Amino acid sequence: MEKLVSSWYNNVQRVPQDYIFPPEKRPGDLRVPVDEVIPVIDLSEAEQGDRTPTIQKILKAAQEFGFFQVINHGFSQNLMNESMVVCKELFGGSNEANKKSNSSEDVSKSCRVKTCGVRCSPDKVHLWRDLLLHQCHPLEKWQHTWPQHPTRYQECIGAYSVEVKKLASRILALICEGLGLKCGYFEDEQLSGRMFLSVNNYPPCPEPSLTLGLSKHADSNLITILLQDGVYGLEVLKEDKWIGVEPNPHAFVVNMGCFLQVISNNKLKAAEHRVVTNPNTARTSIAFFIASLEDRIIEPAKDLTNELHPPIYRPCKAKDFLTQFLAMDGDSGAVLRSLLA
Ligand SMILES: O=C(O)CCC(=O)C(=O)O
Ligand SMILES: [Fe+2]
Repeated sequence: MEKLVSSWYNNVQRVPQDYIFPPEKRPGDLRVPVDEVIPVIDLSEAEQGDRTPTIQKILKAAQEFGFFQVINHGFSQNLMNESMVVCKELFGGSNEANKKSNSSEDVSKSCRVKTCGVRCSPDKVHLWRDLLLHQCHPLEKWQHTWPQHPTRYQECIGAYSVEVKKLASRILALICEGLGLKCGYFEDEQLSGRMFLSVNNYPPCPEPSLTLGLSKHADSNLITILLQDGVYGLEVLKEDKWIGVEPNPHAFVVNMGCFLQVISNNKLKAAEHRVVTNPNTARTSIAFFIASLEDRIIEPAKDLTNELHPPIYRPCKAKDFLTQFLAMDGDSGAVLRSLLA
């Protein structure tokens, strides 16, 4: 088992060789890109009456950027703060006992805090990240398998999972309406019934220009709802330029996955993104992924295709998509191209 970055980063002044990306993949100059801003959408406006303006903003952002942030979403700020604190504690924080127990061989393999070995990165370079990844739906099936340290983890993240699932459904309902799909299209258990959560920890890095917390990728699911702490790191690729996602611990970042790009017949975009590191502060993020059951066929929605707008992609089972995705080292663009009709 590889040692967690959070357990040794403090002892090094240089990034170890196997964490250094090839020059063309390195973040290099780390000034925060400010050319464009990822749209921030106030969800309370849709609750107060006409949903149309909010839907239009969501669709536009999902088309142009594949990303947006939502504020005034109704999610309890206390629960957001508490979840972030609990997740930071997972990686030790000040508590070495937590860190050791969560990464020890005693913890069920599916719920162990681990680091990202070379297999996590298409470039065969290690990532400057530790993470915990687990399923969360149905809650009763998984909650007891989650880490027992910190002791509040299961309860707090259980509540978080329930609330973030509701938020995801609300956002998917707005997208559904915006695309002109029949009401409840995304509520199908086969299509959106696989949910998992990953807690990412990016420790401070002595040479952020050489390495990455997460290399360029698009998510291979339907939609992702991400909570970040106040530390910069997430960047989105748009027309060959990286755009920084402003850290806002009161907002959720929403991004479209490849399945939504296929279903929407390219109306919405699964944008590539990456995470850069910084020398001073650890960054934590909590990503909630809505994905499809393995046997669900993913294809352009029938209501969005006709003679004038033929399906751009061939139907493909969710599990075959994922197999391809892994075989192509997470190159979502290549997988999508291989599915062109
Ligand atoms: O940590 C982040 O901000 C992004 C995480 C991410 O992109 C992912 O887990 O797929
Ligand atoms: Fe991602």
